[in-house]
Amino acid sequence: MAPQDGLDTEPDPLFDSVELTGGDPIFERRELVTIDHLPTEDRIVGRDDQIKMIANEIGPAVSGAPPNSVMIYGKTGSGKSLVAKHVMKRSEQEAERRENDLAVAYANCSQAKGNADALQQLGQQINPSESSISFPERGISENEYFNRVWDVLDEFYDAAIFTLDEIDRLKNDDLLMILSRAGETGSVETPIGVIAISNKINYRDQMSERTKSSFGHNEYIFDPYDATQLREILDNRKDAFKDGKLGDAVIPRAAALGAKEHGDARKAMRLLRYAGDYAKNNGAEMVKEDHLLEVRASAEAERLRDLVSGLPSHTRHVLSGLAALTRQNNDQEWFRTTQIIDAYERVCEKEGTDSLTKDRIRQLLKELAFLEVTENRSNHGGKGTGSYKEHRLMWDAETVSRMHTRQ
Ligand SMILES: Nc1ncnc2c1ncn2[C@@H]1O[C@H](COP(=O)(O)OP(=O)(O)OP(=O)(O)O)[C@@H](O)[C@H]1O
Repeated sequence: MAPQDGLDTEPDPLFDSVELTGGDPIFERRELVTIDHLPTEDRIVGRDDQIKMIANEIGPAVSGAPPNSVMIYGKTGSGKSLVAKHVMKRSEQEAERRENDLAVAYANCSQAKGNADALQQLGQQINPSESSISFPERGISENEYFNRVWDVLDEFYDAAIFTLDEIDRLKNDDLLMILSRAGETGSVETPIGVIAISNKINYRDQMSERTKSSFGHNEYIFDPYDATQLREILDNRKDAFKDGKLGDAVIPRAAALGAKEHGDARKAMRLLRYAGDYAKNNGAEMVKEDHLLEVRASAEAERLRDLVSGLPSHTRHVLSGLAALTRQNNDQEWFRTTQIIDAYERVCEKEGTDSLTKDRIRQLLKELAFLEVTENRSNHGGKGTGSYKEHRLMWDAETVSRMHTRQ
């Protein structure tokens, strides 16, 4: 047969990493180390207390009673989304067991274009197939989305839990306020609990008094993980790899790298997956500690890309300008706003795009500082010099360049 004959000829090195069976030479279940994978309870490490606390707040919803809304703060990769999704999933199962109809939905506000878009996502998720109500992607007002969400809730559900992730990415807290106070205002009869998540503890300062009061004292702060916890998290996903394909030193090292500075489980997980991919793509027998060092820069760039995703594309140009300034001036870290605007305009010229106004760039710099990608300070100058603002990158300039060029 022709395909058999084909095996007698020289193998094409292009497909060296594909085994004859079509299987993966390194990974057994690669999905276990992907970021979006929702691990089962036995793989969740060190967040039992937080899971219990969130469940206590929103718990009444499983019996159709009014739940409390909660706010979760914590740095990126500290397990906030994981805990919220896990509690939602278990609430849904328990409500079903108690024969109550519980609506659960999740929206990541960093990927939503605004309040209406986030609402559309929530509406779409809870809308049962037998419903005559629709949630088109565009063409209806924010108000109309609210009305349709209320209609679906009142027609089909006993209670609802909505998770709004990265809530600080929305321009205002209207969505949070309306959803968390809907019962009080009489907009809807079905009780709603909101789990709001933010990377920014100072987001509280941006919330209106009314929103703050509907979250009462239900605020939880998730601390970053230490190296031991990260190691345990990764150890629990070891079976992502085939037997004997993961070197003993890889997990401890990935945990140590993840714990350094950030305590970020996402970063540690990404390092492990990238190292596996690197080993596979380079025909290595197994994943080794050295492979982590090869992929470290890409993992960092990816983390930064995550942080700035959802911000206007010119944010990248501003960052790129600041990175270029930092690289060109070896000893210098701080740059005045006017210097950054000049550098940004040079980037725009190179990219062949029109530059934004100076005021807009000042705004983008504020957003970057809010995300802790940059920091700023006011300088009061000397006699005869007015005060001015200076900014510095909190990330390595090389990482920023990598992100910008998508290497
Ligand atoms: N305690 C944990 N046990 C097991 N896996 C974890 C734990 N915490 C986080 N992870 C894993 O790390 C990754 C990042 O976690 P998660 O998305 O929950 O972080 P986050 O705090 O919501 O971050 P961000 O603010 O960036 O969204 C996920 O893949 C998650 O499965």
